[in-house]
Amino acid sequence: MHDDLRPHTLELLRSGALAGSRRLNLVGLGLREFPPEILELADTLEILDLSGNALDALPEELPRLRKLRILFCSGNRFGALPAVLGRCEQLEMVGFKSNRIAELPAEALPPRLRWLILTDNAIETLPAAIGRCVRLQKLALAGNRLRELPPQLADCHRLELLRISANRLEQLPDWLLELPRLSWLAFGGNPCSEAREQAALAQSTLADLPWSALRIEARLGEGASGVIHRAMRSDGTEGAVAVKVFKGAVTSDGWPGSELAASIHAGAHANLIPLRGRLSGHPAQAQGLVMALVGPEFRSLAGPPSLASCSRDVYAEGTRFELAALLRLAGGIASAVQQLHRRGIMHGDLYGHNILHCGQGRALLGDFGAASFFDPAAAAQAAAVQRIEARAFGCLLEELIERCTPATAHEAAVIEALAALRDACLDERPGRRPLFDAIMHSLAAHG
Ligand SMILES: Nc1ncnc2c1ncn2[C@@H]1O[C@H](COP(=O)(O)OP(=O)(O)OP(=O)(O)O)[C@@H](O)[C@H]1O
Repeated sequence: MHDDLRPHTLELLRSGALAGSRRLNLVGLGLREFPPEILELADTLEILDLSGNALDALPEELPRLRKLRILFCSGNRFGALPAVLGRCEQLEMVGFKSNRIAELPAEALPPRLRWLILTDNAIETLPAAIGRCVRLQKLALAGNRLRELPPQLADCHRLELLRISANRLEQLPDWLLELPRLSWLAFGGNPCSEAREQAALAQSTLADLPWSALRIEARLGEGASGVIHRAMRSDGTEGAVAVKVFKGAVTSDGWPGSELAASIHAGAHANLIPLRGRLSGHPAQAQGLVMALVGPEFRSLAGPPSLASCSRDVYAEGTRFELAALLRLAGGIASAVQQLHRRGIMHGDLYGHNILHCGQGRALLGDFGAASFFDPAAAAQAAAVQRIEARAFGCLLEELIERCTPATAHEAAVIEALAALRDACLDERPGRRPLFDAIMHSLAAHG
């Protein structure tokens, strides 16, 4: 019921037929003003989606929606985050992606805020009051104009996911890398990482593959950053391949250019999807990548987080793993991340939903949309960045272990050792977490 995305209409709302609703979706209706009838749902409404309208203000009476937990206003015309949000006692999730927000008043931050999405706006500074949002777990700020982050953000001890890619940051503050629960960080497309992205593209030895040398067949899927097609190479050198054509616009994870650079610089690895070439000569000058086609025997390890799970993936009911498959999967993914880190790339989105697997432990780590370049020679910062990703690996290991039942006493002992590795990766003192060399070593001892 909570993730029910069925659109509603104004007529339906006005008819009274929606009385008692917990979720209301008035999306893409061209609304210029907040329909006052929404306030009649004061006693029941928990989720309100007003995305894709032409709103620039919310009424002062909004707190009358006393149960409101989740509000989406993406793709509207707001120039400021409305101050009235700060008076909505139960509001936990606020999404204002792709507006014109330049102003973020301190009063606008709701007391119970857990998840704030302000991707693709015009924000130059965050208020110091963000530090009072002690429940904050996810903060999406990609595609803004931030030059620095307020040091008070260090007080957000529960922050787990932060997107600050495609901004104007010259450096990452040390305190950011010390946040006790930070696990998924994206900072590509900033002055502090852009030179490395450019260098990775310039040094690439990946062959250009012209669009004209591909015969596009079926559409395979679509992610936030691009559309994937199945294609045949007209030179007949290979069977079918997969072509990702980037859309070009900023996503919640950052610029597609950062994804392209990281995908290329990642290099070949048994647990990464092999690249065949970089697309050239696209009729609309779009950027793209040609990859090996992943077979239908591979499926996603998990679904992405839901509104309720917030920062954690959602696994299909009844998902179980054999210990041998678990070890192979975890070892393969850790090995891929180890290679990325050696090349100065943080994946930034190390999640089950970005892993394809075959059920027997063969796994591929995908989606470089949130990947960021760091300087492996700047030892202290490089280690701190890698330890953030170690926490993401700890979350993954936790999810795998929870779904594995030992068949023998030996297996129980192995799972106990894996649980100790999980705890080390999840340590809230980041300096105590293992780097991926140590994680690999630990996993290899049981493989
Ligand atoms: N190499 C491939 N072979 C076969 N299918 C693929 C390949 N790469 C991607 N796909 C298909 O295309 C879909 C979109 O992939 P893509 O990597 O763009 O996005 P995503 O990671 O699923 O989403 P997002 O970037 O929004 O998190 C995938 O879910 C998958 O079904």
